[in-house]
Amino acid sequence: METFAICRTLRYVPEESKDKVISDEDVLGTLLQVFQALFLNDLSKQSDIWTLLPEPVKAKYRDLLALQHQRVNLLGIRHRQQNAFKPEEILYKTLGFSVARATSSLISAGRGVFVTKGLVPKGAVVSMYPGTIYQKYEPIFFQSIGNPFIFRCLDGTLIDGNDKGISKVVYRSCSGRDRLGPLKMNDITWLTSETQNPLAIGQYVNNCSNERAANVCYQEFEVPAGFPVELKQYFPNIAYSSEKQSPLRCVVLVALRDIKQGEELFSNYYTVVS
Ligand SMILES: C[S@@+](CC[C@H](N)C(=O)[O-])C[C@H]1O[C@@H](n2cnc3c(N)ncnc32)[C@H](O)[C@@H]1O
Repeated sequence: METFAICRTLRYVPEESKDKVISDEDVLGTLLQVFQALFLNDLSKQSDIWTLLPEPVKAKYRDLLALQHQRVNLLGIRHRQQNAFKPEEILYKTLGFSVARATSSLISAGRGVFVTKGLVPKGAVVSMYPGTIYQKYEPIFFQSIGNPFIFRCLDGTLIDGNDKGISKVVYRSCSGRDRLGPLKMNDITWLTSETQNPLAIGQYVNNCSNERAANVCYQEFEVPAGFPVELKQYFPNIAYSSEKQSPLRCVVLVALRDIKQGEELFSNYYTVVS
């Protein structure tokens, strides 16, 4: 029997892993790149948000579109929308790889996450860990029963990445609470099969073993104030409580080496032996 099977499957980052593999600026840069590309691809469905954006922000997106398509006006945006790409295609066009869930290469491990196209270079953000964020003093008892999708951060903050049952209900309810008119502050589509943020599948990455070394690691990231409001709709995380106004916590998975097309991602759960 593998070690993790007789332990609790809670993950945490040990003290010695406090050093980040890549800088926060690099994480932010990648998320902005991917979210902007998703936003532009999705623009015809974003008209409510588009009208709220200040002119300089609209101009920035027009410039980005012009770079992509040599088109500078909204007519061009609408025209392009008829041929909108799937989110995983946008990921490939933006970062040079795509990832998806499929039956794990390990026997009896359920599903895992694979590189489906392209090459993930060492140091790339390859996934995000979706879910509800709980401060360590917040109630998670019922959600945690038999739940293998709970991630523990360095400071004890927990992320419940389960897309079923009570965890799903809690996430949806928090998401509705934080919506500001047409502005969604997070993404709920990771709870469905039609995920709009193709990175938001990191909770399905399986644990490494002696035979299958880890090729990705977890890295915490706090969303800085000033993150573009129109792009927050792609964050697959939400705080359980709206009382404490702290930055949104995210966890991304970073490639520890180049990962080729067809390879499965493996992380190290750093299982806590109870
Ligand atoms: C966070 S989930 C990962 C996604 C899971 N494979 C699924 O399809 O739902 C963690 C669970 O995946 C399975 N798992 C993860 N790593 C494994 C491994 N190396 N060997 C066997 N099962 C594994 C265990 O059942 C574990 O409780």
